[in-house]
Amino acid sequence: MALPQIADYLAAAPSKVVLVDNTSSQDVADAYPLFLSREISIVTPNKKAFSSSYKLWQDIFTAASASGAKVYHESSVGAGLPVISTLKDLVDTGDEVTKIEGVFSGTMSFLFNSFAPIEGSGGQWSAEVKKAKELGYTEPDPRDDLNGLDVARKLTILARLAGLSVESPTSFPVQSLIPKELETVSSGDEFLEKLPEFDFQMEETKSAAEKQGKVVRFVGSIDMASKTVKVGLETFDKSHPIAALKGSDNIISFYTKRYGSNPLIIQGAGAGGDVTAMGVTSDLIKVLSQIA
Ligand SMILES: NC(=O)C1=CN([C@@H]2O[C@H](COP(=O)(O)OP(=O)(O)OC[C@H]3O[C@@H](n4cnc5c(N)ncnc54)[C@H](OP(=O)(O)O)[C@@H]3O)[C@@H](O)[C@H]2O)C=CC1
Ligand SMILES: N[C@@H](CC=O)C(=O)O
Repeated sequence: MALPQIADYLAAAPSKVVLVDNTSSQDVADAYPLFLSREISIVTPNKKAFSSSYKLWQDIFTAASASGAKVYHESSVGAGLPVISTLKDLVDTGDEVTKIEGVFSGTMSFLFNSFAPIEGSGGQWSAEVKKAKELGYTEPDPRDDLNGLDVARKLTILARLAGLSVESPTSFPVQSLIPKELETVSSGDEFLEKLPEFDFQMEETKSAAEKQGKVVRFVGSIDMASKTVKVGLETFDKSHPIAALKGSDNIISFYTKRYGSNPLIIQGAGAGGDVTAMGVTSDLIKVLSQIA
């Protein structure tokens, strides 16, 4: 069924309806203003609606406030972690966010924690990428994680909620870990097949950090004063909390006027089926209690 037909079908339901979008589809995301204008509420972990053009962001929230339909997307950042609700609570209660920084990808966290651990030698880069996909941490196409765009999308969402009108996830510097030679391969499967040939590139990055007694990690930050958003690799002392993360853990620090120099920190699994399902289900329960 085409999306406008789905909107017609749901709008004709005898009571209020919630659309749960568990895809990563841009087409479905682009139809949110249509669904919302038809009084269909939305619950989703799909980042694309909230991190594509700023116009789509505005259209979504304009349509929701006009119709009264609800839009909840907690698991679009940090899976089941209470990242979006916390940021909204900070802003709604009059706090001023000055900086947000940390590890925002379960996949990247898992990859670097297992490929470049603080103790021991770590696994082979391409084998860890395959494992991350098998564990359900990656996007449907793992290149969407490795090119930095997944983290860039999350930072776009958080920056917008904190008050920065970021135009798109490609309007600030984003470091890609896709080898140049594989930028044009046609499918995610072909990419995974060819990736072992380029493991030496990540090995070089890891060795360069090791020579300084450090480890490399994939991080992001939003600086509200300078309106700067950036995503990429940085090196950390082995004693740094970011270096010591385990599994697919995210760590997200909110620096605000109210919290002063000790940030409010959220940490825990940032990807995986169970925690993402929890984030989606808890949003659904909230929406159902509001529209009943
Ligand atoms: N995995 C995780 O840890 C997290 C995921 N998310 C988000 O959750 C969403 C889903 O991720 P994940 O479950 O891992 O991905 P999967 O690839 O496992 O699932 C996506 C599903 O969406 C279906 N789908 C895609 N496009 C359409 C469409 N146009 N209409 C109907 N169905 C469609 C796919 O069907 P088919 O295979 O037939 O194409 C597939 O069943 C993504 O937006 C992701 O960013 C958010 C937080 C954490
Ligand atoms: N691919 C994403 C899934 C959650 O958003 C990640 O690894 O963090």
